[in-house]
Amino acid sequence: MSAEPGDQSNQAEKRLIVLSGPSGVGKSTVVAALRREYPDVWLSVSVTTRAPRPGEEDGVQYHFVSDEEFDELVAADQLLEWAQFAGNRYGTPRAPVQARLTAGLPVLLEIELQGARQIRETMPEALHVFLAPPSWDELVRRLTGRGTEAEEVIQRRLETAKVELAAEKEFDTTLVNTSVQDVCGELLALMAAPKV
Ligand SMILES: Nc1ncnc2c1ncn2[C@@H]1O[C@H](COP(=O)(O)OP(=O)(O)OP(=O)(O)O)[C@@H](O)[C@H]1O
Ligand SMILES: Nc1nc2c(ncn2[C@@H]2O[C@H](COP(=O)(O)O)[C@@H](O)[C@H]2O)c(=O)[nH]1
Repeated sequence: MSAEPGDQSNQAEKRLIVLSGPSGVGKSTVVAALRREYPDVWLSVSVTTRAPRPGEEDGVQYHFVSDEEFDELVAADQLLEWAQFAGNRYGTPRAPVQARLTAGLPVLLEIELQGARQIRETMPEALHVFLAPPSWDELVRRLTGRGTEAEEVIQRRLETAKVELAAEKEFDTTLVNTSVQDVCGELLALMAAPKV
């Protein structure tokens, strides 16, 4: 079915940007830097069963929910996508994303690989951006240096990182996070440009 003049549904889908990449590569850092400079960039706030890290606030970095609450969101079909990652569950609340897209406003999702794959299936017009580390050793340094996970969790995330790095070719484009400032500029340019 082709879109009618004035129908923004097709255009709106093109405004959906999915940012993915291995744990510790710098996704949150890049998005935070981008939003400091451009506060209008809207990032979906995910739900998670993970415990908050020191300094994280409910409703800001995540909506922190119990396993039972997460089950209820899944059962009620309120998540656009969701996945199990390193022992916790994460999902994108459907309603706020759909409201933004229907209004023709851009949406940024920062999610892991399984969720990105679900979005590719359900919303094929989304632009998928892979954030890659400059090297494996630098990824390990960043994830370890962040100091937020126990050694066992770091190892689990690094095992998953190998799978995620192997999936880079599934993405529309790759940005290498050597400099946060450079990647912000590149991401901003991608967000402004229609997908071709
Ligand atoms: N370009 C960069 N150069 C050096 N350090 C960086 C760079 N980008 C991010 N970092 C650092 O790497 C660490 C991991 O960054 P961040 O938490 O943003 O990763 P992430 O991809 O969001 O991880 P996760 O998927 O686990 O949430 C942080 O300590 C951050 O300060
Ligand atoms: N599939 C989804 N993945 C998500 C979502 N929100 C965040 N994430 C990703 O989970 C991992 C771990 O995050 P952390 O905050 O515990 O380090 C990371 O790759 C995030 O991008 C989501 O809604 N769906």
